[in-house]
Amino acid sequence: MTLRIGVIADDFTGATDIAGFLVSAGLRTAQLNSPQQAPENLDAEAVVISLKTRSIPAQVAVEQSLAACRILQELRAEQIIFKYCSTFDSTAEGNIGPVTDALLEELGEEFTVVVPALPVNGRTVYRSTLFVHHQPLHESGMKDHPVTPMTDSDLLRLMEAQSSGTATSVPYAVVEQGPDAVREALRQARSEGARYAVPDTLNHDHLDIIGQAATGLRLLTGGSGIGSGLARALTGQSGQPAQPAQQGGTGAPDAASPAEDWSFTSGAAVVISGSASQMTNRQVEAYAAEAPSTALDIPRVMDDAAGYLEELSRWVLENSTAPDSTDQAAPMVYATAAPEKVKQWQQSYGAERLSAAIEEFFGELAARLRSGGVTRFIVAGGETSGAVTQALGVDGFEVGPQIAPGVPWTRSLESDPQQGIDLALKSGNFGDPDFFRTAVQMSSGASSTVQPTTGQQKEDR
Ligand SMILES: Nc1ncnc2c1ncn2[C@@H]1O[C@H](COP(=O)(O)OP(=O)(O)O)[C@@H](O)[C@H]1O
Ligand SMILES: O=C(O)[C@@H](O)C(=O)COP(=O)(O)O
Repeated sequence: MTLRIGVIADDFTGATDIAGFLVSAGLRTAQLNSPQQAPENLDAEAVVISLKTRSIPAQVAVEQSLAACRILQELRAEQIIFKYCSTFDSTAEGNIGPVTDALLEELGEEFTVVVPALPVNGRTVYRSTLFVHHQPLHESGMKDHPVTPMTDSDLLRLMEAQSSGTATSVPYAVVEQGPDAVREALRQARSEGARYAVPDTLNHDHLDIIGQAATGLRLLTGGSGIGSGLARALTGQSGQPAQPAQQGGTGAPDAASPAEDWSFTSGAAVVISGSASQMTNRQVEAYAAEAPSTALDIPRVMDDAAGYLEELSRWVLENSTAPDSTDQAAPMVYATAAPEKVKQWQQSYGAERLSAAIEEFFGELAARLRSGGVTRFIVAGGETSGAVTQALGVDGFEVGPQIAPGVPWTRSLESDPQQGIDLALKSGNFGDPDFFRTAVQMSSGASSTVQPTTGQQKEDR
């Protein structure tokens, strides 16, 4: 088997995000949730390996990314994408730069592109500056991120600060000229000694152009947008209008079947929100007004986790949506809080320790709920989603219909399909304010009356 695209994703929401776009571009796509040996009968054109390497020490992120890269090489992946966040989420030391450098070396390459843009969700690049809707990255909600606050918007500076090479821009005017001009700009940048090219990307057409220009690169880096651009170039869709994101499709390893045939498990549902982004704050507020909800008691997470887990899992199970019920909302547990509140808690407990404790708590809560009969998990936050998915022991996903651009429903890959669970892993950034209600209703059989979110997201993070 030869894979057309192999993806190494640095978090779990990012992995389902790009997997959804690869499926939409027409590639049979499988998602594996660790650098594990791929199943023998894997029949896919693209494989996405989800890691949780965004904010761990750089050296560990490098090792895990290389392990994933070697598996993709064994699968004879023709091109590899290192998928990171459309808001370039990274610590001061990395990990985007160190992982990119290590992958270049592993693949015997000296040059790549840096394309975080995802215009459908308001992430654009102009003059190498990354924008979140109308704001430069460092003025957006990302300045307050609990783990990877972003205080600079200049991608050349960001990339050079955490890597070993020089970065150069491919300006808007060149991208507008089309794939040949971009290909020539990449060739020139490389011959002048640049290691990373940062093309301006203002819209979906630019992603198609960059994707076409990059079909000869062994390694690409960026967000799900460049995954879409490359996949569309490979499947001949470039230049055509994009499929509505919610059409999705499945990414089953054996076959692609239309998203309309997607069916959900009939167990109870829960919403777990560990993102503290502006958009997730709005989504939590909206959903709390209509569903049983409880804010995480942080001191109890830190000082009485076992007793609190027992209590909270009982509360969720008592409030869970009855099988096939469409009139009761799934209960929500959330750590989501305003930036000032998050800072206060971080001062009390230490930021890293607190993040890790909340993630671990949510992971254990999810595992208990699974034992109690919950089969549909709607999770907000990339790190949170990683913790929950790992605690649930899910090895891989099929990718289903999109709830919002970049957020598909997924189903765990199980040898016994009766054991499967449904997961919606939402990036803190994504979705509109009604996201949780839409996700719950889609999965509880009310999808005929509820339209998934479409088109451009209007709000900031
Ligand atoms: N109230 C809070 N106080 C401190 N940290 C929090 C709080 N709520 C969430 N967090 C932590 O913030 C981090 C959010 O990251 P993540 O789950 O990746 O969300 P996003 O997708 O918005 O980046 C997690 O580590 C989470 O545990
Ligand atoms: O590219 C994106 O914006 C997302 O796919 C992503 O990486 C999500 O990260 P979180 O915001 O941490 O969920």
